[in-house]
This record gives sequence, C-alpha cells and structure tokens, in this order.
Amino acid sequence: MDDLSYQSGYGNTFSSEALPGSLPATQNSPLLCPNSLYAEQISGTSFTSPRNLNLRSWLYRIKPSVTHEPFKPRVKGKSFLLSEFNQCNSSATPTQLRWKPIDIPSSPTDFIDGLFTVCGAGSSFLRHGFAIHMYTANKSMENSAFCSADGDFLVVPQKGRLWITTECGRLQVSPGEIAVLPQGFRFSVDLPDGPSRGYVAEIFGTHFQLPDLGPIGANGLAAPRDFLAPTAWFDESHRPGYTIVQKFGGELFTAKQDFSPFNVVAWHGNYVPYKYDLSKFCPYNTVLFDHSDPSINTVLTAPTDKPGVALLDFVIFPPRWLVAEHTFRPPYYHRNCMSEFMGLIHGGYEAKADGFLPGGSSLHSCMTPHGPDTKTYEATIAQGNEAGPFRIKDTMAFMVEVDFEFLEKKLKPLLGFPLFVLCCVVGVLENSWEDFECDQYNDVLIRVKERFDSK
Ligand SMILES: O=C(O)Cc1cc(O)ccc1O
Ligand SMILES: [Fe+2]
Repeated sequence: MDDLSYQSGYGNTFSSEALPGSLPATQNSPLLCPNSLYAEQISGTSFTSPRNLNLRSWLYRIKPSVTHEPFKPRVKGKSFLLSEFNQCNSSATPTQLRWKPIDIPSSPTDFIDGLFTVCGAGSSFLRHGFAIHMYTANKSMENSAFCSADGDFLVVPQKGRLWITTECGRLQVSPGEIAVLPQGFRFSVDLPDGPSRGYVAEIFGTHFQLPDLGPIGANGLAAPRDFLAPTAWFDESHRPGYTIVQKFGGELFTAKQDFSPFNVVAWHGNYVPYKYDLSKFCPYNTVLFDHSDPSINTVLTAPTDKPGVALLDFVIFPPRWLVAEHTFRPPYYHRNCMSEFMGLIHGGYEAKADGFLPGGSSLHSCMTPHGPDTKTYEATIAQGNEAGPFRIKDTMAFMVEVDFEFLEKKLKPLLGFPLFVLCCVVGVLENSWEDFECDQYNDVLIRVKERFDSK
C-alpha cells in the first residue's frame, strides 16, 4: 500500500469520492445514482436517535451488499469467540490475573483465525456489554472480509502493522496507534510485517466517543483533529469465492459472493472507521502532589445511561513527566467498583517492575485489591521525598475500565476444570498480595488452538 491520505476530525460528517462526480449532489438515493452505483445506508444508531448521537453513512457501491449467497455457520475457529457471557461458558474470579504474551502461531493464521475472546460481560443479544479479544496472526486475510454485527471493535496492535481495508477506504495502523471499526463495517486485515499480535475491545449497544473535558477546558487529552478517517478506495475486480465472515452473537457465519465488499466508490456520513496515534495524546496530570485517578488519561469512552459511568473507558499510560512532591508517585493501592483489564504495547508499566510484559495482560475485577508490586514499592520509597522531576520513557500501557464484573471465557469444559483447579492451587501456594501469574492459561490456550487448527 502506498502512503494513504486521510480525513481528519472526530465525529465529522465526511464526504469522499474515489471517482469525482460519484456522490449524488442533492439527495441520498436518486432513482439512478451517478456512474450507475447502488446507494446503501449503514446505520450505527437507531433511525430516531437524537441528532447529536445519530450515526449513519451512505455508501455508493458497484454492487449492493445484499447480493451474496446465504449465511452459513463457519465451523473453524468457532469456539474461540464469545459475545454472551454467563457462568456456563465463563467463570468469574476475584483473584488478580496476569497473562504472559500469547505466542504467535507458526501455522498459517490470519486475523480471523487468530482472534479469540479472553473475557467480557453482558450480551450482544441484549445490546449491553463488552468483550476483550486478542489476536495472534502471521498472514494476511485472503479473498475474505470480516465484520462484527455484535459491536464496535477497538483494535490495539501490539506487534506488527495492520493494513486494514474497509468499505470507506484503507487505514495503515502501527503498534502505538489504535483503530476503531464500528459495528457492521466489513474489513480485511493485511500483515505487511508478518507475525502480529494485539488486543481488541468490543462494545455492545453503544459507540465510542471522546470524553468530556470538564474543568480541563476546551483542549487536551485526545484532540478531535488527530482522529483520521479513510478516503474512498475501491476494488472493482471479479472475485469468485469471496467470503464474508460475519460475527453474529459471538458465532462466525460465512457468506460467499463474487465481488469484493470494498467496492464503494464514494461515501458520505459520520459513521466511519478511524484510527488514532496514541503518541498525539496530550496528558494532563498532577503538577504538585498526589496521584491523579486514571480517568485523566481517557482516550475514548463508551457511555451508559448512568451519569458519569462508562460502559467502557479506553485509558492510556503514556510517556510523561512525574513531578509530584512528597507523593507516592506510582498508581496507588486500591479497590475499584469498576473492573480493570490492562495491556502493554511496549516498554514497562510503572506499577509492575516484573512480570507484566508487552503483549501480556492483567485483569483486576471489581473490588479486587491491587497496586504496585514489591519491587516498585521499595524502589519508590528508596528515592525518598527528594525525587526530582522524572520522565517516564519507553512505555505505552492501556487500561480498559468497565462497569461490569469480568467473566473469563472458559477454554473447553474438559480442560477448563483441571485448569481451574491448577490455578486455585497455584494461587493458594502463592498466597501473596502481588499479582498472581496465570501462565498455565497461556499454555493451555495455545494447545487448544493447535488442536482445532489440526482438524
Ligand atoms: O491498576 C492500575 O494499575 C491502573 C491504575 C493506574 C493508576 O495510575 C491509578 C489507578 C489505576 O487503577
Ligand atoms: Fe487499578
């Protein structure tokens, strides 16, 4: 892919034409569209949502999406995803959990086959909840596109760039950037660097938005202009056997068609995929004493109807200066009514001297005590009150904070129970206020995946 051009601005209504004159000038659905294109609306909110929340785009395409063969269940990879969490398919534990980075498979695996659910809560059917997935992949998707009918995908690449073709155009996303692929948009992922790994936060029943800034004022944190939407790009070739893989209720379905879904010549609207470079984030923080709550670093938020309560906040811990006086500067020890999933994109994380690795994750469910590990605590105390300004470098951690109790997806009933026993035994043996490391989960998960791959 050459260098791409983007359109800037969060929540804007954009217009884009890959062929000039392809957008109808005065209406959305003329009897005959310019260049004989088909007009198709994609709605991200109900038709009657208030205007300030209403999301929809009009796509002008060579062939309408409906011209496909019927959807059928896709068997391969089926059991790795979940969008309805209950105590039969998932388990809840107040124990602190931490995972090592998942190994990238050596057998050919694309983004769809390498995607698996780690945890979540709620239900896509009831349009309330979320899921955390991870992906490990080593090859580009071929003659296929993916789409989640369940919710918006916020993708956080940790290793390897993602070249994402969407119906609105193309996005090049590097580790350190994020991409949002809203519910229903079809996309295909190419891996220019080969082995790739990353995280996905999926939300059901709502969409991401920029947080309010309150007393911070009109500027700061993630600036609207740094969010980049694609420009129209299309593929008009005949593509026999092209497969749409649609995630619906956590299950994968496939439908064949003889054309690429990336056949949109022009589009306009405010329901769009976009990307954001986390290094553009303008952090606000303590300038005198005490440690700020992490909400100060919210990049994007997905609201609930409860005032001030997010369904899911995407929060980062970027490089920044620490200057607080007579203050314990790392994250404080705490228990939270919200639940916290964390990942590390690169470098180290300020609360964990050991064990939390790039590509790894941690899970602290609601009211589970957590905080800095012993080494971090001791090093901080050793610096004493005289610690001067200090710049945290080479770091990019993130937290997904949710208003749910996390449920961890069970692997397979047979493996799940012995694993649970193993985790309990190791947990008891550790008997420590430091995070309990659940490496066994990683190993078992890889083995389960291999078993499925070989079928
Ligand atoms: O638990 C964590 O490491 C995340 C976190 C960071 C922080 O600076 C304050 C609170 C918090 O939950
Ligand atoms: Fe926390």
